[in-house]
Amino acid sequence: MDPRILLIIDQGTTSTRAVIFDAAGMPQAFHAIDLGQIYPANGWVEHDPEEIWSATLACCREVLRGVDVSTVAGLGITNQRETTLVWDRRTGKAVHNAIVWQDRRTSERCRALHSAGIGGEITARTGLLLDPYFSATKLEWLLETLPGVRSEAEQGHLAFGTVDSWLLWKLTGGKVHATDATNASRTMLLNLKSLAWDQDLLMLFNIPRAMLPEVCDSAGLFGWTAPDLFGRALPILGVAGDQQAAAIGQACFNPGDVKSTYGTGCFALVHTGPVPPVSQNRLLATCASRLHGKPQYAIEGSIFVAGAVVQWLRDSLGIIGQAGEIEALAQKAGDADGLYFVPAFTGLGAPYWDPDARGAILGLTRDAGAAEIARAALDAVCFETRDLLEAMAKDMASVRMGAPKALKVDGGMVRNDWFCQRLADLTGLPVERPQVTETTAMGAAYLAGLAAGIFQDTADIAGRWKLERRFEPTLPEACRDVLYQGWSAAVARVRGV
Ligand SMILES: Nc1ncnc2c1ncn2[C@@H]1O[C@H](COP(=O)(O)OP(=O)(O)O)[C@@H](O)[C@H]1O
Ligand SMILES: O=P(O)(O)OC[C@H](O)CO
Repeated sequence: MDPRILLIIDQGTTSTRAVIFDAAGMPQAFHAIDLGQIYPANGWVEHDPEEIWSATLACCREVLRGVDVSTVAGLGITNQRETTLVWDRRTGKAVHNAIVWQDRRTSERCRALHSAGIGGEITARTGLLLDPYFSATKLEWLLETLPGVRSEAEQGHLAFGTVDSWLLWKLTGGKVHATDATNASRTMLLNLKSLAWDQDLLMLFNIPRAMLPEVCDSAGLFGWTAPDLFGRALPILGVAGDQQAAAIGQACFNPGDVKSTYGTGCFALVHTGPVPPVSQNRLLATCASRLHGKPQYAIEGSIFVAGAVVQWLRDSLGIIGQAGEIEALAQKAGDADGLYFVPAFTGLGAPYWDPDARGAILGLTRDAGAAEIARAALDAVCFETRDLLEAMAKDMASVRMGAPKALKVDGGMVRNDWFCQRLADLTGLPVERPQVTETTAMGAAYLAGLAAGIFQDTADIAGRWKLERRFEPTLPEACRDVLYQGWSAAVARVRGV
Protein backbone atom coordinates (compact mmCIF):
# COMPACT_ATOMS: atom_id res chain seq x y z
CA MET A 1 0.00 0.00 0.00
CA ASP A 2 1.18 3.51 -0.90
CA PRO A 3 2.25 5.11 2.43
CA ARG A 4 2.07 8.68 1.11
CA ILE A 5 -0.43 11.10 2.63
CA LEU A 6 -1.72 14.57 1.77
CA LEU A 7 -2.26 17.38 4.28
CA ILE A 8 -5.23 19.57 3.36
CA ILE A 9 -6.25 22.93 4.80
CA ASP A 10 -9.92 23.86 4.39
CA GLN A 11 -10.32 27.41 5.62
CA GLY A 12 -14.09 28.06 5.63
CA THR A 13 -16.33 30.92 6.75
CA THR A 14 -17.22 29.47 10.13
CA SER A 15 -14.31 27.14 10.79
CA THR A 16 -10.78 26.21 9.85
CA ARG A 17 -10.09 22.53 9.23
CA ALA A 18 -7.14 20.31 8.46
CA VAL A 19 -7.66 16.85 7.00
CA ILE A 20 -5.16 14.11 6.22
CA PHE A 21 -5.98 11.99 3.17
CA ASP A 22 -4.31 8.71 2.34
CA ALA A 23 -3.10 7.77 -1.14
CA ALA A 24 -6.50 6.20 -1.89
CA GLY A 25 -8.09 9.63 -1.40
CA MET A 26 -9.82 8.73 1.88
CA PRO A 27 -9.81 11.05 4.92
CA GLN A 28 -7.82 9.64 7.86
CA ALA A 29 -7.56 12.47 10.40
CA PHE A 30 -9.51 15.67 10.92
CA HIS A 31 -9.31 18.68 13.19
CA ALA A 32 -11.43 21.84 13.15
CA ILE A 33 -11.39 25.12 15.04
CA ASP A 34 -14.32 27.57 14.95
CA LEU A 35 -13.61 30.99 13.52
CA GLY A 36 -14.79 34.16 15.29
CA GLN A 37 -17.22 36.31 13.32
CA ILE A 38 -16.79 40.06 13.69
CA TYR A 39 -19.80 42.27 12.87
CA PRO A 40 -18.57 45.89 13.21
CA ALA A 41 -21.71 47.43 11.63
CA ASN A 42 -24.96 46.41 10.02
CA GLY A 43 -24.12 44.29 6.96
CA TRP A 44 -20.38 44.25 7.71
CA VAL A 45 -18.59 40.94 8.38
CA GLU A 46 -14.90 40.55 9.20
CA HIS A 47 -12.42 37.86 10.25
CA ASP A 48 -9.18 38.28 12.18
CA PRO A 49 -6.34 37.32 9.78
CA GLU A 50 -4.04 36.27 12.63
CA GLU A 51 -6.79 34.01 14.00
CA ILE A 52 -7.15 32.42 10.55
CA TRP A 53 -3.43 31.79 10.45
CA SER A 54 -2.99 30.53 14.01
CA ALA A 55 -6.00 28.19 13.69
CA THR A 56 -4.63 26.87 10.39
CA LEU A 57 -1.30 26.10 11.98
CA ALA A 58 -2.91 24.54 15.06
CA CYS A 59 -5.20 22.32 12.93
CA CYS A 60 -2.30 21.14 10.77
CA ARG A 61 -0.12 20.39 13.79
CA GLU A 62 -2.97 18.52 15.45
CA VAL A 63 -3.62 16.18 12.51
CA LEU A 64 0.13 15.66 12.04
CA ARG A 65 0.55 14.60 15.66
CA GLY A 66 2.21 11.16 15.64
CA VAL A 67 2.56 11.23 11.85
CA ASP A 68 5.92 10.71 10.15
CA VAL A 69 6.11 13.99 8.18
CA SER A 70 8.37 12.38 5.62
CA THR A 71 5.22 10.58 4.35
CA VAL A 72 3.48 13.89 3.56
CA ALA A 73 3.65 14.05 -0.23
CA GLY A 74 2.15 17.50 -0.37
CA LEU A 75 -0.11 20.12 1.08
CA GLY A 76 -3.32 21.47 -0.45
CA ILE A 77 -5.30 24.59 0.37
CA THR A 78 -8.97 25.28 -0.20
CA ASN A 79 -10.70 28.31 1.17
CA GLN A 80 -13.68 30.61 1.53
CA ARG A 81 -13.47 32.76 -1.60
CA GLU A 82 -13.66 36.53 -2.29
CA THR A 83 -12.73 37.38 1.32
CA THR A 84 -10.22 40.18 1.00
CA LEU A 85 -6.93 40.71 2.84
CA VAL A 86 -4.13 43.23 2.55
CA TRP A 87 -0.87 42.77 4.39
CA ASP A 88 2.53 44.40 4.71
CA ARG A 89 5.20 42.39 2.91
CA ARG A 90 7.86 43.69 5.34
CA THR A 91 6.17 42.52 8.54
CA GLY A 92 3.73 39.86 7.35
CA LYS A 93 1.00 41.68 9.31
CA ALA A 94 -2.42 42.41 7.85
CA VAL A 95 -3.30 46.12 7.69
CA HIS A 96 -6.97 45.45 8.56
CA ASN A 97 -9.29 42.58 9.37
CA ALA A 98 -10.24 40.39 6.42
CA ILE A 99 -13.41 41.70 4.76
CA VAL A 100 -15.58 38.61 4.38
CA TRP A 101 -17.46 37.65 1.20
CA GLN A 102 -20.79 38.26 3.00
CA ASP A 103 -19.89 41.88 3.79
CA ARG A 104 -22.15 44.47 2.10
CA ARG A 105 -20.25 47.68 2.96
CA THR A 106 -19.62 48.47 -0.68
CA SER A 107 -23.30 48.27 -1.75
CA GLU A 108 -23.40 52.02 -2.39
CA ARG A 109 -20.30 51.86 -4.58
CA CYS A 110 -21.78 48.99 -6.60
CA ARG A 111 -24.99 50.93 -7.04
CA ALA A 112 -23.02 53.91 -8.35
CA LEU A 113 -21.17 51.70 -10.83
CA HIS A 114 -24.49 50.22 -11.95
CA SER A 115 -25.90 53.71 -12.46
CA ALA A 116 -22.82 54.62 -14.49
CA GLY A 117 -23.74 51.73 -16.80
CA ILE A 118 -20.54 49.78 -16.16
CA GLY A 119 -22.15 46.54 -14.92
CA GLY A 120 -22.44 44.89 -18.34
CA GLU A 121 -18.79 45.49 -19.21
CA ILE A 122 -17.66 44.05 -15.87
CA THR A 123 -19.75 40.94 -16.47
CA ALA A 124 -18.43 40.57 -20.01
CA ARG A 125 -14.85 40.60 -18.74
CA THR A 126 -15.12 38.69 -15.46
CA GLY A 127 -18.24 36.52 -15.78
CA LEU A 128 -19.42 38.03 -12.48
CA LEU A 129 -22.34 40.31 -11.71
CA LEU A 130 -21.49 43.64 -10.14
CA ASP A 131 -22.10 43.02 -6.43
CA PRO A 132 -20.35 43.74 -3.09
CA TYR A 133 -19.82 39.94 -2.78
CA PHE A 134 -16.63 40.01 -4.86
CA SER A 135 -13.18 41.27 -3.79
CA ALA A 136 -12.70 44.28 -6.10
CA THR A 137 -14.84 46.82 -4.27
CA LYS A 138 -13.69 45.50 -0.89
CA LEU A 139 -10.05 46.06 -1.87
CA GLU A 140 -10.93 49.47 -3.26
CA TRP A 141 -12.61 50.30 0.08
CA LEU A 142 -9.44 49.37 2.00
CA LEU A 143 -7.28 51.49 -0.30
CA GLU A 144 -9.64 54.46 -0.10
CA THR A 145 -10.44 54.31 3.61
CA LEU A 146 -7.31 53.39 5.53
CA PRO A 147 -4.83 56.24 5.95
CA GLY A 148 -1.54 55.74 4.15
CA VAL A 149 -2.51 52.42 2.62
CA ARG A 150 -2.73 53.59 -0.98
CA SER A 151 0.71 55.16 -1.00
CA GLU A 152 2.25 52.11 0.71
CA ALA A 153 0.55 49.90 -1.88
CA GLU A 154 1.82 52.04 -4.73
CA GLN A 155 5.35 51.71 -3.37
CA GLY A 156 4.97 47.92 -3.50
CA HIS A 157 5.02 47.39 0.26
CA LEU A 158 1.56 45.88 0.49
CA ALA A 159 0.14 42.64 -0.86
CA PHE A 160 -3.49 41.80 -1.64
CA GLY A 161 -4.86 38.32 -1.55
CA THR A 162 -7.81 36.08 -0.88
CA VAL A 163 -7.45 33.61 2.00
CA ASP A 164 -5.44 31.14 -0.10
CA SER A 165 -2.83 33.82 -0.85
CA TRP A 166 -2.66 34.85 2.81
CA LEU A 167 -2.07 31.25 3.87
CA LEU A 168 0.49 30.67 1.09
CA TRP A 169 2.37 33.75 2.27
CA LYS A 170 2.32 32.67 5.91
CA LEU A 171 3.11 29.01 5.20
CA THR A 172 6.10 29.87 3.03
CA GLY A 173 7.45 32.44 5.49
CA GLY A 174 6.70 35.33 3.11
CA LYS A 175 8.37 33.74 0.09
CA VAL A 176 5.32 33.15 -2.13
CA HIS A 177 2.65 35.65 -3.17
CA ALA A 178 0.35 33.64 -5.42
CA THR A 179 -3.19 32.44 -5.95
CA ASP A 180 -4.80 29.93 -8.27
CA ALA A 181 -7.06 30.70 -11.21
CA THR A 182 -10.26 29.61 -9.42
CA ASN A 183 -9.73 32.01 -6.53
CA ALA A 184 -8.55 34.78 -8.83
CA SER A 185 -11.72 34.42 -10.90
CA ARG A 186 -13.75 35.54 -7.85
CA THR A 187 -11.98 38.87 -7.36
CA MET A 188 -13.75 40.74 -10.19
CA LEU A 189 -10.28 41.84 -11.34
CA LEU A 190 -9.49 38.81 -13.50
CA ASN A 191 -10.28 38.50 -17.18
CA LEU A 192 -12.14 35.20 -17.37
CA LYS A 193 -10.97 34.41 -20.88
CA SER A 194 -7.25 35.06 -20.51
CA LEU A 195 -7.20 34.28 -16.76
CA ALA A 196 -4.86 37.25 -16.35
CA TRP A 197 -5.42 40.43 -14.30
CA ASP A 198 -7.47 42.84 -16.40
CA GLN A 199 -5.65 46.17 -16.79
CA ASP A 200 -8.86 48.14 -17.44
CA LEU A 201 -10.50 46.78 -14.31
CA LEU A 202 -7.39 47.58 -12.28
CA MET A 203 -7.72 51.15 -13.56
CA LEU A 204 -11.47 51.29 -12.87
CA PHE A 205 -10.99 50.24 -9.24
CA ASN A 206 -7.66 52.05 -8.98
CA ILE A 207 -5.76 48.98 -7.78
CA PRO A 208 -1.94 49.12 -7.93
CA ARG A 209 -0.74 46.10 -9.92
CA ALA A 210 2.17 45.65 -7.50
CA MET A 211 -0.29 44.38 -4.87
CA LEU A 212 -1.57 41.46 -6.90
CA PRO A 213 -0.56 37.81 -6.50
CA GLU A 214 0.72 35.67 -9.35
CA VAL A 215 -2.09 33.58 -10.88
CA CYS A 216 -1.11 29.88 -11.02
CA ASP A 217 -2.60 26.56 -12.10
CA SER A 218 -4.70 24.85 -9.42
CA ALA A 219 -2.27 21.91 -9.23
CA GLY A 220 1.52 22.32 -9.26
CA LEU A 221 4.30 23.47 -7.00
CA PHE A 222 3.29 26.74 -5.32
CA GLY A 223 6.23 26.73 -2.90
CA TRP A 224 7.54 25.05 0.24
CA THR A 225 6.40 25.51 3.81
CA ALA A 226 8.93 27.18 6.11
CA PRO A 227 10.92 24.23 7.60
CA ASP A 228 10.29 25.21 11.23
CA LEU A 229 6.47 24.96 10.88
CA PHE A 230 6.12 21.19 10.56
CA GLY A 231 9.66 19.93 11.22
CA ARG A 232 10.43 19.71 7.50
CA ALA A 233 9.64 21.79 4.40
CA LEU A 234 6.51 20.43 2.70
CA PRO A 235 5.62 21.17 -0.92
CA ILE A 236 2.34 23.05 -1.44
CA LEU A 237 0.87 21.34 -4.49
CA GLY A 238 -2.79 22.28 -4.83
CA VAL A 239 -4.97 25.37 -4.33
CA ALA A 240 -8.61 26.04 -5.22
CA GLY A 241 -11.55 28.05 -3.96
CA ASP A 242 -13.78 25.90 -1.79
CA GLN A 243 -16.72 25.65 -4.18
CA GLN A 244 -14.55 24.69 -7.13
CA ALA A 245 -12.72 22.21 -4.88
CA ALA A 246 -16.08 20.70 -3.87
CA ALA A 247 -16.99 20.31 -7.56
CA ILE A 248 -13.70 18.44 -8.07
CA GLY A 249 -14.34 16.34 -4.95
CA GLN A 250 -17.77 15.54 -6.40
CA ALA A 251 -16.13 14.54 -9.70
CA CYS A 252 -18.02 17.17 -11.73
CA PHE A 253 -15.73 17.00 -14.75
CA ASN A 254 -18.21 16.68 -17.60
CA PRO A 255 -20.47 19.38 -19.03
CA GLY A 256 -23.79 19.19 -17.18
CA ASP A 257 -22.44 17.68 -13.93
CA VAL A 258 -23.90 19.67 -11.02
CA LYS A 259 -23.04 19.85 -7.34
CA SER A 260 -24.55 21.95 -4.61
CA THR A 261 -22.77 22.66 -1.34
CA TYR A 262 -24.72 23.62 1.79
CA GLY A 263 -22.46 25.34 4.31
CA THR A 264 -22.97 28.88 5.56
CA GLY A 265 -24.28 29.73 2.10
CA CYS A 266 -25.29 27.47 -0.78
CA PHE A 267 -23.26 27.29 -3.94
CA ALA A 268 -24.38 25.25 -6.94
CA LEU A 269 -21.94 24.75 -9.81
CA VAL A 270 -22.55 23.15 -13.17
CA HIS A 271 -19.46 22.18 -15.13
CA THR A 272 -19.53 23.64 -18.66
CA GLY A 273 -16.16 22.74 -20.26
CA PRO A 274 -13.09 24.53 -21.65
CA VAL A 275 -14.76 27.67 -23.05
CA PRO A 276 -15.83 30.55 -20.76
CA PRO A 277 -19.62 30.35 -20.52
CA VAL A 278 -22.03 33.28 -20.49
CA SER A 279 -25.07 33.16 -18.23
CA GLN A 280 -28.20 34.77 -19.64
CA ASN A 281 -30.04 34.13 -16.39
CA ARG A 282 -28.13 36.07 -13.76
CA LEU A 283 -25.80 33.30 -12.69
CA LEU A 284 -22.01 33.64 -12.60
CA ALA A 285 -19.41 32.31 -14.99
CA THR A 286 -16.36 31.11 -13.12
CA CYS A 287 -13.11 29.19 -13.55
CA ALA A 288 -13.62 25.58 -12.36
CA SER A 289 -9.91 24.68 -12.46
CA ARG A 290 -6.77 25.25 -14.46
CA LEU A 291 -4.54 22.22 -14.93
CA HIS A 292 -1.40 22.23 -17.14
CA GLY A 293 -2.37 25.74 -18.25
CA LYS A 294 -5.75 24.55 -19.55
CA PRO A 295 -8.83 26.08 -17.93
CA GLN A 296 -12.19 24.47 -17.32
CA TYR A 297 -15.24 26.59 -16.55
CA ALA A 298 -18.51 26.42 -14.65
CA ILE A 299 -21.71 28.35 -14.19
CA GLU A 300 -22.41 29.07 -10.54
CA GLY A 301 -25.40 30.10 -8.49
CA SER A 302 -24.43 31.62 -5.14
CA ILE A 303 -26.85 32.00 -2.24
CA PHE A 304 -25.61 33.88 0.80
CA VAL A 305 -27.75 32.23 3.47
CA ALA A 306 -28.21 28.45 3.80
CA GLY A 307 -26.77 26.91 7.01
CA ALA A 308 -26.61 30.50 8.29
CA VAL A 309 -30.40 30.42 8.73
CA VAL A 310 -29.99 27.38 10.98
CA GLN A 311 -27.37 29.29 12.97
CA TRP A 312 -29.82 32.17 13.27
CA LEU A 313 -32.56 29.90 14.65
CA ARG A 314 -30.01 28.66 17.17
CA ASP A 315 -28.25 31.90 18.13
CA SER A 316 -30.92 34.58 17.70
CA LEU A 317 -34.25 32.80 18.21
CA GLY A 318 -32.88 30.07 20.48
CA ILE A 319 -35.43 27.51 19.23
CA ILE A 320 -32.69 24.91 18.80
CA GLY A 321 -29.61 24.34 20.95
CA GLN A 322 -27.49 22.84 18.19
CA ALA A 323 -27.73 22.90 14.39
CA GLY A 324 -28.47 19.15 14.27
CA GLU A 325 -31.64 19.60 16.36
CA ILE A 326 -33.43 21.30 13.48
CA GLU A 327 -34.06 17.93 11.83
CA ALA A 328 -36.29 16.59 14.63
CA LEU A 329 -37.98 19.97 15.07
CA ALA A 330 -38.85 20.40 11.37
CA GLN A 331 -40.28 16.87 11.30
CA LYS A 332 -42.79 17.87 13.98
CA ALA A 333 -44.20 20.72 11.88
CA GLY A 334 -47.94 20.67 11.25
CA ASP A 335 -49.51 21.86 8.02
CA ALA A 336 -49.11 25.66 8.38
CA ASP A 337 -49.48 25.92 4.61
CA GLY A 338 -48.56 29.26 3.20
CA LEU A 339 -45.76 29.90 5.72
CA TYR A 340 -42.61 31.14 3.97
CA PHE A 341 -39.30 32.25 5.45
CA VAL A 342 -37.15 34.36 3.11
CA PRO A 343 -33.75 34.52 4.85
CA ALA A 344 -32.46 37.59 3.00
CA PHE A 345 -30.38 38.68 6.01
CA THR A 346 -27.73 40.27 3.80
CA GLY A 347 -29.76 40.80 0.64
CA LEU A 348 -30.39 38.14 -1.97
CA GLY A 349 -27.76 36.49 -4.14
CA ALA A 350 -28.38 34.58 -7.38
CA PRO A 351 -30.51 34.92 -9.38
CA TYR A 352 -31.93 38.12 -7.79
CA TRP A 353 -28.75 40.02 -6.82
CA ASP A 354 -30.64 42.40 -4.60
CA PRO A 355 -28.37 43.74 -1.83
CA ASP A 356 -31.24 45.76 -0.32
CA ALA A 357 -33.76 42.94 0.19
CA ARG A 358 -34.17 41.97 3.85
CA GLY A 359 -35.52 38.80 5.43
CA ALA A 360 -39.14 38.09 6.35
CA ILE A 361 -41.39 35.34 7.66
CA LEU A 362 -44.66 35.56 5.75
CA GLY A 363 -48.01 33.86 6.24
CA LEU A 364 -47.86 33.47 10.03
CA THR A 365 -51.02 32.10 11.64
CA ARG A 366 -51.88 31.12 15.24
CA ASP A 367 -50.94 27.49 14.60
CA ALA A 368 -47.42 28.36 13.47
CA GLY A 369 -44.74 27.73 16.08
CA ALA A 370 -41.09 26.86 16.36
CA ALA A 371 -41.44 23.65 14.34
CA GLU A 372 -43.21 25.36 11.45
CA ILE A 373 -40.64 28.16 11.41
CA ALA A 374 -37.82 25.59 11.40
CA ARG A 375 -39.43 23.78 8.49
CA ALA A 376 -39.97 27.02 6.60
CA ALA A 377 -36.27 27.86 7.11
CA LEU A 378 -35.14 24.55 5.61
CA ASP A 379 -37.75 24.85 2.86
CA ALA A 380 -36.27 28.23 1.96
CA VAL A 381 -32.90 26.65 1.19
CA CYS A 382 -34.68 24.10 -1.03
CA PHE A 383 -36.63 26.78 -2.88
CA GLU A 384 -33.48 28.87 -3.31
CA THR A 385 -31.87 25.79 -4.85
CA ARG A 386 -34.79 25.46 -7.25
CA ASP A 387 -34.32 29.13 -8.21
CA LEU A 388 -30.74 28.28 -9.16
CA LEU A 389 -31.59 25.05 -10.95
CA GLU A 390 -34.24 26.78 -13.06
CA ALA A 391 -31.79 29.48 -14.10
CA MET A 392 -29.12 26.84 -14.77
CA ALA A 393 -31.48 24.74 -16.88
CA LYS A 394 -32.25 27.79 -19.06
CA ASP A 395 -28.56 28.58 -19.45
CA MET A 396 -27.83 24.98 -20.34
CA ALA A 397 -30.69 24.80 -22.83
CA SER A 398 -29.35 27.89 -24.60
CA VAL A 399 -26.11 25.98 -25.37
CA ARG A 400 -28.00 22.74 -26.10
CA MET A 401 -26.91 21.04 -22.92
CA GLY A 402 -29.48 18.85 -21.15
CA ALA A 403 -30.93 20.05 -17.83
CA PRO A 404 -29.40 18.59 -14.64
CA LYS A 405 -30.62 15.02 -13.96
CA ALA A 406 -29.43 14.70 -10.38
CA LEU A 407 -27.98 16.94 -7.70
CA LYS A 408 -24.79 15.87 -5.91
CA VAL A 409 -24.83 17.50 -2.48
CA ASP A 410 -22.34 18.13 0.31
CA GLY A 411 -21.58 20.56 3.16
CA GLY A 412 -22.63 20.70 6.81
CA MET A 413 -26.40 20.79 6.14
CA VAL A 414 -26.57 17.53 4.20
CA ARG A 415 -25.97 15.48 7.33
CA ASN A 416 -29.68 16.25 7.79
CA ASP A 417 -31.66 13.44 6.08
CA TRP A 418 -34.95 15.32 6.34
CA PHE A 419 -33.41 18.28 4.52
CA CYS A 420 -32.00 16.05 1.75
CA GLN A 421 -35.40 14.40 1.20
CA ARG A 422 -37.16 17.77 1.21
CA LEU A 423 -34.59 19.07 -1.28
CA ALA A 424 -35.45 16.21 -3.63
CA ASP A 425 -39.18 16.83 -3.11
CA LEU A 426 -39.07 20.58 -3.66
CA THR A 427 -36.65 20.58 -6.59
CA GLY A 428 -37.97 17.43 -8.28
CA LEU A 429 -34.42 16.13 -8.75
CA PRO A 430 -32.86 13.06 -7.15
CA VAL A 431 -30.39 14.20 -4.50
CA GLU A 432 -27.16 12.20 -4.26
CA ARG A 433 -25.09 12.27 -1.08
CA PRO A 434 -21.56 10.84 -1.42
CA GLN A 435 -19.86 8.64 1.16
CA VAL A 436 -17.29 11.34 1.89
CA THR A 437 -19.06 14.64 2.51
CA GLU A 438 -15.76 16.44 3.17
CA THR A 439 -15.75 16.94 -0.59
CA THR A 440 -14.16 20.38 -0.40
CA ALA A 441 -11.04 19.08 1.32
CA MET A 442 -11.18 16.03 -0.92
CA GLY A 443 -11.10 18.22 -4.03
CA ALA A 444 -7.99 19.98 -2.74
CA ALA A 445 -6.48 16.56 -1.94
CA TYR A 446 -7.13 15.47 -5.51
CA LEU A 447 -5.40 18.60 -6.83
CA ALA A 448 -2.36 18.16 -4.58
CA GLY A 449 -2.38 14.42 -5.36
CA LEU A 450 -2.42 15.08 -9.11
CA ALA A 451 0.68 17.23 -8.75
CA ALA A 452 2.32 14.61 -6.51
CA GLY A 453 1.58 11.83 -9.01
CA ILE A 454 -0.68 9.99 -6.53
CA PHE A 455 -3.72 10.42 -8.79
CA GLN A 456 -3.32 10.08 -12.53
CA ASP A 457 -6.01 12.29 -14.05
CA THR A 458 -9.63 13.37 -13.70
CA ALA A 459 -10.87 9.95 -14.89
CA ASP A 460 -8.93 8.33 -12.04
CA ILE A 461 -10.56 10.79 -9.61
CA ALA A 462 -14.05 10.30 -11.06
CA GLY A 463 -13.74 6.54 -10.52
CA ARG A 464 -13.33 7.14 -6.78
CA TRP A 465 -16.68 8.94 -6.24
CA LYS A 466 -19.00 6.74 -4.17
CA LEU A 467 -22.69 7.22 -3.46
CA GLU A 468 -23.82 6.94 0.15
CA ARG A 469 -27.54 7.61 -0.31
CA ARG A 470 -29.87 8.78 -3.06
CA PHE A 471 -33.04 10.68 -2.11
CA GLU A 472 -35.77 10.35 -4.75
CA PRO A 473 -38.44 13.04 -5.17
CA THR A 474 -41.81 11.85 -3.85
CA LEU A 475 -43.98 14.98 -3.95
CA PRO A 476 -46.38 15.21 -6.92
CA GLU A 477 -45.23 17.80 -9.44
CA ALA A 478 -48.38 19.90 -9.15
CA CYS A 479 -47.93 20.15 -5.40
CA ARG A 480 -44.28 21.08 -5.80
CA ASP A 481 -45.16 23.81 -8.27
CA VAL A 482 -47.85 25.34 -6.05
CA LEU A 483 -45.39 25.54 -3.15
CA TYR A 484 -42.79 27.11 -5.43
CA GLN A 485 -45.24 29.72 -6.65
CA GLY A 486 -45.83 30.65 -3.01
CA TRP A 487 -42.08 31.03 -2.55
CA SER A 488 -41.74 33.24 -5.63
CA ALA A 489 -44.54 35.47 -4.30
CA ALA A 490 -42.82 35.70 -0.90
CA VAL A 491 -39.53 36.70 -2.55
CA ALA A 492 -41.34 39.36 -4.57
CA ARG A 493 -42.70 40.80 -1.32
CA VAL A 494 -39.33 41.13 0.42
CA ARG A 495 -38.01 42.83 -2.69
CA GLY A 496 -40.96 45.18 -2.87
CA VAL A 497 -41.50 44.02 -6.46
N1 LIG B 1 -28.01 18.75 10.89
C1 LIG B 1 -27.99 19.95 10.33
N2 LIG B 1 -29.09 20.45 9.72
C2 LIG B 1 -29.08 21.65 9.10
N3 LIG B 1 -28.00 22.46 9.08
C3 LIG B 1 -26.88 22.04 9.68
C4 LIG B 1 -26.80 20.77 10.33
N4 LIG B 1 -25.55 20.62 10.82
C5 LIG B 1 -24.87 21.75 10.48
N5 LIG B 1 -25.66 22.60 9.81
C6 LIG B 1 -25.29 23.92 9.25
O1 LIG B 1 -24.20 23.72 8.37
C7 LIG B 1 -23.32 24.86 8.43
C8 LIG B 1 -21.90 24.37 8.59
O2 LIG B 1 -21.52 23.71 7.42
P1 LIG B 1 -20.01 23.82 6.88
O3 LIG B 1 -20.00 23.06 5.61
O4 LIG B 1 -19.11 23.40 7.98
O5 LIG B 1 -19.94 25.42 6.67
P2 LIG B 1 -18.80 26.47 6.21
O6 LIG B 1 -17.87 25.73 5.28
O7 LIG B 1 -19.58 27.54 5.55
O8 LIG B 1 -18.09 26.98 7.42
C9 LIG B 1 -23.75 25.71 9.59
O9 LIG B 1 -24.31 26.89 9.06
C10 LIG B 1 -24.80 24.89 10.31
O10 LIG B 1 -25.85 25.72 10.76
O1 LIG C 1 -16.84 28.92 3.60
P1 LIG C 1 -18.06 28.46 2.87
O2 LIG C 1 -18.13 26.98 2.72
O3 LIG C 1 -19.29 29.07 3.45
O4 LIG C 1 -17.92 29.01 1.35
C1 LIG C 1 -17.89 30.36 1.12
C2 LIG C 1 -17.78 30.65 -0.36
O5 LIG C 1 -16.54 30.30 -0.89
C3 LIG C 1 -18.07 32.10 -0.64
O6 LIG C 1 -18.06 32.34 -2.02
